[in-house]
Amino acid sequence: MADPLLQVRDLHLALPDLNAPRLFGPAPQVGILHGLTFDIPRGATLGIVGESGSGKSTLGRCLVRLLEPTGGTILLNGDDITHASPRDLAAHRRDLQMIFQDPMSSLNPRHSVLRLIADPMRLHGIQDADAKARDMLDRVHLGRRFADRYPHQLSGGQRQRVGIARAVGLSPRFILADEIVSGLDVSTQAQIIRLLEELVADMDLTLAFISHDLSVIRRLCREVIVLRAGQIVEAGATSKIFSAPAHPYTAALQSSIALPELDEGWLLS
Ligand SMILES: Nc1ncnc2c1ncn2[C@@H]1O[C@H](COP(=O)(O)OP(=O)(O)OP(=O)(O)O)[C@@H](O)[C@H]1O
Repeated sequence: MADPLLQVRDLHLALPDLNAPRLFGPAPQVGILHGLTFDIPRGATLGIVGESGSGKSTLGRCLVRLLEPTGGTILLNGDDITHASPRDLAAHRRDLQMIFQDPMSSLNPRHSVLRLIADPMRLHGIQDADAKARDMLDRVHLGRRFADRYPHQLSGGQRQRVGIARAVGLSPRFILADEIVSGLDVSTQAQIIRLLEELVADMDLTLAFISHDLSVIRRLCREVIVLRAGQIVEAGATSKIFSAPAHPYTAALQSSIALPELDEGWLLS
């Protein structure tokens, strides 16, 4: 059994039901996640797939503890973070990073690229943040000449590289990547995927990768969980699950998304 970095047991989440008619008192709760159990081994990239509304992003937000589960447990490196208070979570914040789908909305438009990468490092007490941020610009293949640019001067792919540099620059234990290539054209997607593969191999990253794009999941993730209506309907080796899905939902998911296979010819440098 691989050494788990994250252990998720019987995870439940309910949120106030904003659609429910409400006359008096607190809004009734609606269940979103229903008893999820899985591990993310150290150094692995776990794929999370499922149709829109199946709970992928909500699960991701629980994993990085932006949401507090209503039941079950999440262990990070053996520490129970399920109900950790904001104060206790501060000790784990550096270890639980996110890369967002739309880096434009997560990058302060008034900050230079160097500052965008160096500020989180300074916040977490990392010494020589500017020098390390310049190193990260090289690692994500932007190069140091991008240090003084601003987000609006970058392409979507370049902005996503900045988002990756911000997260990876903190050397976190775990990174959640939520639909991070969805807004990009096909060749830029391929470049970002290749970059992630490189960083995962070189820096021993542990990732959860949420995507509706099964070809991307097949490329990046050895293991996958398939969500439907907040439950895991299938989990295991990506190759096995997509070549012989045991659940009709997985088969339907696969056939409803007709995407080209990722192969070397498709990848542009
Ligand atoms: N704050 C909230 N209050 C009530 N319901 C919510 C809230 N956030 C999410 N939901 C509901 O939870 C379900 C799961 O949403 P979630 O965004 O996690 O799905 P998803 O699989 O990531 O979808 P998509 O692929 O479209 O992003 C949806 O039915 C959504 O409407």
